[in-house]
Amino acid sequence: MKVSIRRLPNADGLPSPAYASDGAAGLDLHAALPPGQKLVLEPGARDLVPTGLSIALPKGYEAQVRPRSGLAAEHGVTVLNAPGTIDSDYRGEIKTLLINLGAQPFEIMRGMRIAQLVVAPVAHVTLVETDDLDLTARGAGGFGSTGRGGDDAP
Ligand SMILES: O=c1ccn([C@H]2C[C@H](O)[C@@H](COP(=O)(O)OP(=O)(O)OP(=O)(O)O)O2)c(=O)[nH]1
Ligand SMILES: [Mg+2]
Repeated sequence: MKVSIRRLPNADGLPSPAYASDGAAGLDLHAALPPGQKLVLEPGARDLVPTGLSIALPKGYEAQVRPRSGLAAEHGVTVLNAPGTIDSDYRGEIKTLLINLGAQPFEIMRGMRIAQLVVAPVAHVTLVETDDLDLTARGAGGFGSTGRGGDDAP
């Protein structure tokens, strides 16, 4: 499927978002910080990091801004609102809201791969109000109800 993206001036010279392997689910997104500028995320701090890209998703699709597991595992850096939602009618710059949950300051340099973008189909539904939802074996059980009384208790 072809999807139009627009490269903004702050993405000049940066690699295009790309799948890092044949089967990768996400397109890696690069930090489009101003040249020569780095961003230091102190422990506990969050910041919006530009990607220099706008996208025109077809109706019926969304894009999710997801963390990179390497950054999370090695540095505690993740996407605060994961998965970030890019609406199909959004034409502004895609930004990534990063938070440093690690113990050390984390430096973000221009061009660094900071997150990944997963394009996925999304259902748009028509809600129909009723007092009569169909019955199921689970019923209202949730939040661990299937583990109680047994098998995965600590
Ligand atoms: O990680 C993100 C999340 C959102 N957005 C952009 C695209 C999205 O279409 C728009 C709105 O996002 P969302 O619906 O999550 O935010 P909101 O707080 O509900 O704002 P709005 O009232 O603009 O919908 O912001 C990003 O660039 N990055
Ligand atoms: Mg919204």
